[in-house]
Amino acid sequence: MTIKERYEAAKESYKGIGVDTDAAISALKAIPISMHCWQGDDVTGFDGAGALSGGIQTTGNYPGRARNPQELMADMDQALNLIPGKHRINLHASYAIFEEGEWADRDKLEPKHFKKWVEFAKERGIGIDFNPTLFSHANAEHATLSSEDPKIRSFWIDHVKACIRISEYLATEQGTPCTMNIWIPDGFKDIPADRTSPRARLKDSLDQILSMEYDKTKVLVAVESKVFGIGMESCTVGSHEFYMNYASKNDILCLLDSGHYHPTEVVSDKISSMLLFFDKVALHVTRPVRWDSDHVVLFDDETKEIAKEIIRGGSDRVLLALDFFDASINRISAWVVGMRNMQKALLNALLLPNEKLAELQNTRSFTELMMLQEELKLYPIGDVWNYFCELNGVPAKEDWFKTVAAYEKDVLLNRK
Ligand SMILES: C[C@H](O)[C@H](O)[C@@H](O)C(=O)CO
Ligand SMILES: [Mn+2]
Repeated sequence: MTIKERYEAAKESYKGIGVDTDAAISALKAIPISMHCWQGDDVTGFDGAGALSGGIQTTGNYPGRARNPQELMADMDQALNLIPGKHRINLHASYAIFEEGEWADRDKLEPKHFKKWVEFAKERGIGIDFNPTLFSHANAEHATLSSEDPKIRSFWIDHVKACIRISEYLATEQGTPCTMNIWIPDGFKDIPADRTSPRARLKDSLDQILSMEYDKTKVLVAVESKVFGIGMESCTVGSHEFYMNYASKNDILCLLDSGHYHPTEVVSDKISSMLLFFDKVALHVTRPVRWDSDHVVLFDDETKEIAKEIIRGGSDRVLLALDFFDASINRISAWVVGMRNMQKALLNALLLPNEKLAELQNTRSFTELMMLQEELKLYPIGDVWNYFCELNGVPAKEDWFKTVAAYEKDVLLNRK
């Protein structure tokens, strides 16, 4: 049977439970995912301001890491060409591209330093999201926006303000809003004596940053919480409580990273609550293993649950991005597996009879609800996914891998 024939058979199965597969694949095509550039080069960046720091870590040393903008863009192209639909790319400020002989420190970055990225995105009809980089820099050795040193704090406040101007430029150039996500590594390795003062300084820094004039329809500022980092095991200044309160009181976005909570906490259970109080919520979908280890997103239960909450809450209210950096495997394969798995999870949610399931819950018909949710797991989503890939001109099943393997042999392994 062809992929189309198998799809037609699957369509009949889903029709039997009131699910329109044509509508599902149309809805999926309309959901952009922001693909993080930093998987391509192990979060190295181009500005040479410092080795990876901030309590995050890549593990592995797989050959072929991108070493410059040309290689990173080529690798991102390879991945994007194997992912169905139109997506976005997510940049960090440390990926500024300078002209020959030019260089600017983080507090002096300008829109022109991202002109080449705008050209790259425009040629592909994709949008760009942005992140200030408050790590991998001498001024981030101890703390950044919560620093007790006013000079350090001022440097990073200026950096984030520069990033708001860059984000506004990106949004203007691309014609879609740019999500600008602030994550800071500030925290304490051991039990702090004063949790309040650093948090009060962080609040003041953010107040200063947000006091600047900028177009709030173009730049969607988000703040990303975390519960610990390597070397910051006892306390992170930007905790979930801090940012959820700050974002709510200052009309900005809260970003939930699925690796940033206690091991038994799940982001899937937070999304509905956030959407009851915020217009939108931003996500970094990753896969924590034992700690915030940023493993490649798999088609696993929590990713499926996150996707269900995105679809049930309204995908237009969720700014969806991925965040992982696995240096132990081919980095293009990591992007493709992670992005396609996020799409599969979204498709899984779109192919559920969600209204029927909710009705069973609301009538406390939990026996039937359990039965149905379990039986649905074996409905032919794969046949719908493969047809979605074919419709969007990318290889179905595992057929994409031979392209990545050839690129690795012809290009990546020659990067000595
Ligand atoms: C590179 C990103 O800014 C980083 O991964 C951040 O989003 C994070 O999740 C840190 O743990
Ligand atoms: Mn993150």
